[in-house]
Amino acid sequence: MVNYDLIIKNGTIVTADSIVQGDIAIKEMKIKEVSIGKPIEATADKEIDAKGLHILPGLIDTHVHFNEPGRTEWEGLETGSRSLAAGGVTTFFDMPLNSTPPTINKINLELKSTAAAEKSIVNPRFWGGLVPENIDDLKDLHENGVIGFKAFMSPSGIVDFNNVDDETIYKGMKEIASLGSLLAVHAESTVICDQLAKEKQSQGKTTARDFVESRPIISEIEAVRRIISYAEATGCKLHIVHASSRKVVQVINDAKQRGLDVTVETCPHYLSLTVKDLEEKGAMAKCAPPLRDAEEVEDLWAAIANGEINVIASDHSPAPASMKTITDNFFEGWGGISGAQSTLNIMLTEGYFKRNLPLEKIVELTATNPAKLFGLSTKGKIAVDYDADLAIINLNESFELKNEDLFYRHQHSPYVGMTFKGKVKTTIVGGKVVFENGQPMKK
Ligand SMILES: NC(=O)N[C@H]1NC(=O)NC1=O
Ligand SMILES: [Zn+2]
Ligand SMILES: [Zn+2]
Repeated sequence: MVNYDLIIKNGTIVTADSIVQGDIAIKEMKIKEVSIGKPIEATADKEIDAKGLHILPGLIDTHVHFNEPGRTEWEGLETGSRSLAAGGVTTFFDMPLNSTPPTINKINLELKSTAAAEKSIVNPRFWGGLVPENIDDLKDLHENGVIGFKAFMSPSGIVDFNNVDDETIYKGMKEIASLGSLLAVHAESTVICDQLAKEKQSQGKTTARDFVESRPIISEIEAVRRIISYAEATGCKLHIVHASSRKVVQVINDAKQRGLDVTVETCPHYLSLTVKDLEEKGAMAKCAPPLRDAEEVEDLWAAIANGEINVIASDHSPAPASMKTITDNFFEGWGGISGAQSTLNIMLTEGYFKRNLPLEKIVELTATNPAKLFGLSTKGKIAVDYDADLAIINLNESFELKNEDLFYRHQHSPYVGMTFKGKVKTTIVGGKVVFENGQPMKK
């Protein structure tokens, strides 16, 4: 009889379309058996009793900035991946910017993938960048396995990662379409944001609210409409990252309805924090697009319930505390939220418990859809022959998030002090336990 590497017994297995009681058997990094209603009798090197616990496909965070190589004083693949493991995340897609060099050619991609192979305790994948200087590198990047390409329509805040002009968008999207890849876009209007920021600051208006008003929802809408036009002109598959409002989602929905291949992400911070939090927490909660008002938060949850959002990702964009200190000018200081460890906590507490969002839907948005959209054909599901990437959680356990619970390089987050219901107990990557008893493994 077969001897498994691991059997997880008596758990409540959650997938995008069902919740059932059962056992899961794992061998050679894969799920080999899922038995509903009847225990798996085989032997195994290790057993986990998941009685009273829920087992989810490990989350796939399609949007993190881990800043390695080159800016590891902000984060890094070791600390970043350990914090993901603590949050039930088993795969991440690292963005091409905030590392130095940025992932805009094959050599730079190799630097990053070598570092990840050495340091990450969860599965790494990489976005390539689209910048005005690298149209000729896109093919190489694609052939070397990038998930897709990422461009900024407004300044990225990073000097070696330029935002795209319309000509680059057009040429880049044509090339990406011909490669059969896709473009992910940070969509804010440079003109609108720059003009408003200048106006505000020249009038001495530099509060958190002024910052938010300088990056209005219409700026996202304008950029999204424009990039959709280019998608229509070039046939390029498009993914809009971090939509902060349902009004933005609506524009994408209209394009979907016209038959365009376009998808949309939103992030936990747009689902749990507001401008009021930004005023209270200061730069810790600063990001772009900025946090919105409470009605926008509720509208986004409605959009999720209505199937209008494809993916939830963290946009973990960390920085040292020194870059997050509050000055009297809110326009200064790093825009980016440290949040990758808390995605599931927010979806459970704010979604499942507070707004009756089904667990199946959370799995769909954080694992099944990301796997489907980005071609990870063996991930995002708990089924035979799928990769054994799992998160085991206790829905009955509550905790208040403390700085010392975070495994980031810099132990801060706007979510510190929040009380979450639902706690990650064990995270498994390729059949191997990478987080248990409150500790991620060391590589
Ligand atoms: N460069 C970078 O990480 N920017 C991110 N930060 C943020 O708040 N929005 C972003 O796009
Ligand atoms: Zn962005
Ligand atoms: Zn980002």
